[in-house]
Amino acid sequence: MSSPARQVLDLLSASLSTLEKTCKEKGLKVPDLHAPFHPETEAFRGDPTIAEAANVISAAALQLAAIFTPPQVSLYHIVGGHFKSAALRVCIESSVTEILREGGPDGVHINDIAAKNGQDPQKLGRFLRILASHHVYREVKPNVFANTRISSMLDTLKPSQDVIASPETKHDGTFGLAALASHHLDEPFKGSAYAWETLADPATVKSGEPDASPFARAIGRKETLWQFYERPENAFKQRRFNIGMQGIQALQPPDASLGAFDWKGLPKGAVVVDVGGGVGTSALPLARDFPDLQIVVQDLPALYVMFTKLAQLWAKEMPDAVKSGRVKLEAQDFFAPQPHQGVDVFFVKQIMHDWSDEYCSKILKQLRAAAAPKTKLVMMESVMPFACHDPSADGGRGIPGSVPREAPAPLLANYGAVNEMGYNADIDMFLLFNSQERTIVHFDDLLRSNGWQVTRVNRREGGDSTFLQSIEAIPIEKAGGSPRL
Ligand SMILES: C[S@@+](CC[C@H](N)C(=O)[O-])C[C@H]1O[C@@H](n2cnc3c(N)ncnc32)[C@H](O)[C@@H]1O
Repeated sequence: MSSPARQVLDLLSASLSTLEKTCKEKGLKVPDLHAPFHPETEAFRGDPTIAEAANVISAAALQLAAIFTPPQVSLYHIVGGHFKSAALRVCIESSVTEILREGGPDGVHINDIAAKNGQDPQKLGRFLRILASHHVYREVKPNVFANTRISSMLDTLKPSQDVIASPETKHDGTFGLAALASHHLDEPFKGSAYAWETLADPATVKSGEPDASPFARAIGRKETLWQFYERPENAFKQRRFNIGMQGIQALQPPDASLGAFDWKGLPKGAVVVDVGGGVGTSALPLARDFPDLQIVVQDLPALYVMFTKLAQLWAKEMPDAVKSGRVKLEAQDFFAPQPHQGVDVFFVKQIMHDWSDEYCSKILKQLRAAAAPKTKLVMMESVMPFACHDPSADGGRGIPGSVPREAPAPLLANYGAVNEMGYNADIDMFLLFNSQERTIVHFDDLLRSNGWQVTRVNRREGGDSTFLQSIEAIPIEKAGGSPRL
């Protein structure tokens, strides 16, 4: 039996051969680390064989590094996470990526970067060097830096002099990743410094209140993130958050809701209620592809007042749907009793992760009280995988679809840090909202304790098998009239 390191290396080597062969056959290129990011540079990932091989190569490389790097250095990759975050924040806010783009592949000297953005050249050089050690930037010659494919993702693609002159508008009209990174390096970054203080305080350790988050502690006020954003002095941060969120939305397949459930199996005239449905982005493809469905999109009254736009969106996309009454837009608080009783489907997308268990329970109870035996609950959420190999990763509950695709052993089952984005989102939810992403076991327990039974998980093939999967549940039938809670 070969050593664990050799097994990992063999997996890496076999996957690289598969990747190179498939790329050659399909005329796809492996991206150059030093060339700027462009959607084209990631096109090779569109092929599922290549995407899987690339994931195994990356997971194997990281596992080999964990074996061979001195443990104190590996530890300090984590301990020093905020050192690198601080360095990157300086580079984003002082528009280094835009300046380097204009300098091209030969790079720009720190004195010339500093002459443009007004920073101290020596300090900038130190920030850039620690990031270059992680391939975020590249030190072409001593004190001369260029972008890599990674740093170019932070590019607003605007002239550097414009973003330096007008930092408040730098994210407007961009695709949102720089805005998202800038947000993550600000509000949750500040919150992260107070995670332990929040958990060391008996008053907040077990709290599920959104205004008892580490972020609230960091700003020194019992406030939710939304209340923080309502303050006039935080208008830029609110706009930046919204631009970043639109960027995330844009990464989702626009018709993700179509694959969430067997919609065509519903009877003619079936009623679907999109609970907390926002402006109806997910309901639109359903209304378009399934003209026999009656759809109700519910959200907070405030959203509906603000978004007369919403009616406009529907009028533009599907003029007859609202006029005919087939699609209804409705102001409804999901913590209040649900007016639509006995519908076919309650569709709940990206709501649970915003709330702690106690608040989710309130929502689920209202839906359960309005459910009939035929009612299905369809949730779209990230389902967090465990890091270990376990064929009964749903706790032996036998829920079809609940076990995600696992990386081959001895790699970590969840592909380790290659799939880190979901876990980042989970900690982010804790820091900002005191809420969380959940494993299938957690979802099942939460639903069960509120009168729902999970029947299956529908996973989209390819890409990230954790992000936005759908979970189907049915009401737990009661013995003698009331739910078995
Ligand atoms: C993350 S968004 C998800 C929107 C939509 N389901 C989607 O996936 O595109 C969360 C939504 O919950 C809504 N929301 C927050 N609190 C609510 C409440 N108490 N009642 C109804 N909707 C609420 C927000 O206005 C927002 O539209």
